Amino acid sequence: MKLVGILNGPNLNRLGIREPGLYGSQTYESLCKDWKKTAHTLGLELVLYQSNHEGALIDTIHRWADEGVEGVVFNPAAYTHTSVALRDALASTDMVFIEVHISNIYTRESFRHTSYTAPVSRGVISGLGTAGYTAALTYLSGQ
Ligand SMILES: O=C(O)[C@]1(O)C=C(c2cccc(Sc3ccccc3)c2)[C@@H](O)[C@H](O)C1
Repeated sequence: MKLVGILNGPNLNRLGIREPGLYGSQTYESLCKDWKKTAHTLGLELVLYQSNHEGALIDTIHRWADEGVEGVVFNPAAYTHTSVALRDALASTDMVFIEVHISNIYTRESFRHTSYTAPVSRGVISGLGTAGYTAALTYLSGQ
């Protein structure tokens, strides 16, 4: 069975608590339950991780690559726009990354229009809400 991961960056553990207009009203815990169900339906084995710390996200990318994870649905959140270190971590593995943003980063503040991680990702889904995660899982199940 193909092993895939869903990796979420800073503040995403607080989903559903504030700014439902931007990030939806579902909590991170509820999303994790839905992602597990979707993965099972797609015939995927799923690992999940969320951290507010850049180094912990990098360590997880390294660990998942060593553990045989083949594809990662990755929402780097604010680190999207700042982190060369995360970009280098993605490029250092053979895993396929699908970058997901709940909001449309290109209709927001200009500083959110740049992604350091998109150039080393297979593709980017932005602005489809949390349905973007489901679309990314579906893509990976067909790879
Ligand atoms: O749209 C996204 O998913 C995004 O990756 C997510 C972000 C983000 C930013 C702050 C908080 C959260 S999650 C959240 C939302 C509401 C209340 C608490 C936390 C996500 C942004 O930093 C990014 O620019 C865009």
